[in-house]
Amino acid sequence: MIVTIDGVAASGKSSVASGVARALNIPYLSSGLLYRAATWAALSQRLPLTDAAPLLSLLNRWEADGTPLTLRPLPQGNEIWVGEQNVTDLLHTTEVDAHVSAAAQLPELRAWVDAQLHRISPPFVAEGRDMGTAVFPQAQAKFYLEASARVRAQRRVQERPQDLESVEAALRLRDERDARQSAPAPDAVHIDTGSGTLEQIIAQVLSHLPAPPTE
Ligand SMILES: Nc1ncnc2c1ncn2[C@@H]1O[C@H](COP(=O)(O)OP(=O)(O)O)[C@@H](O)[C@H]1O
Ligand SMILES: Nc1ccn([C@@H]2O[C@H](COP(=O)(O)OP(=O)(O)O)[C@@H](O)[C@H]2O)c(=O)n1
Repeated sequence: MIVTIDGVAASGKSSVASGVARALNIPYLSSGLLYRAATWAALSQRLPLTDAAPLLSLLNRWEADGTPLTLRPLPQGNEIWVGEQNVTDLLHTTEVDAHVSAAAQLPELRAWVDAQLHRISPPFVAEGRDMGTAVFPQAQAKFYLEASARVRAQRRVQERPQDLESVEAALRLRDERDARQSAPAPDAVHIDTGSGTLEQIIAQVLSHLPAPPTE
């Protein structure tokens, strides 16, 4: 079984996906971490984000050298490793936030991310922007999370203390830059995550899924 959870920045995708996956005792995949990791790799090697070739050759070289950039969908949360180095903590920064949408516009990088995701065998929950449309259109259940920019900014500020107005403006800008890949699947269930607590939203998603087989 594949469940997809898509939505814009800070709509609650990772938290809801994690809670749903835990309830179903299956992993969840955070596609955004792969885009963040590719962006971090380009920034750390001072590569341009307007041309995919240098970035893809870096990622392919790391794989050939035996130190691939990989997504580890661990129960305690997704991690990105480059060989034996866990780089996850380097990926949720203002600098990566400011550049990731540019990287995500590169079709060759999208194909690379999709290839990483397609290597993983179901069952899983996959969260991002285009999981239910481009990456796993065959998913058995699809959800699209929404919340107002103000609510989403207030959540981000809880995580990374910053000026609320500038966080909201940055989220709106990223929403615009991500619009092309963020359209909901026609068969996705839309959920306003501003309408309840995280636990209530997780329960709402689970209520749309077939009950797990009894032991
Ligand atoms: N329904 C909710 N009510 C309150 N806080 C929420 C809700 N959903 C998510 N959050 C919180 O909002 C923040 C952003 O959620 P996250 O799952 O990281 O969003 P995304 O993956 O879409 O960027 C996290 O701190 C999370 O705990
Ligand atoms: N399936 C996806 C997931 C992320 N992305 C890109 O990656 C960026 C970071 O995704 P994310 O899910 O980690 O971001 P948040 O919504 O958690 O802030 C997004 O702003 C998009 O530019 C994408 O294009 N397609």
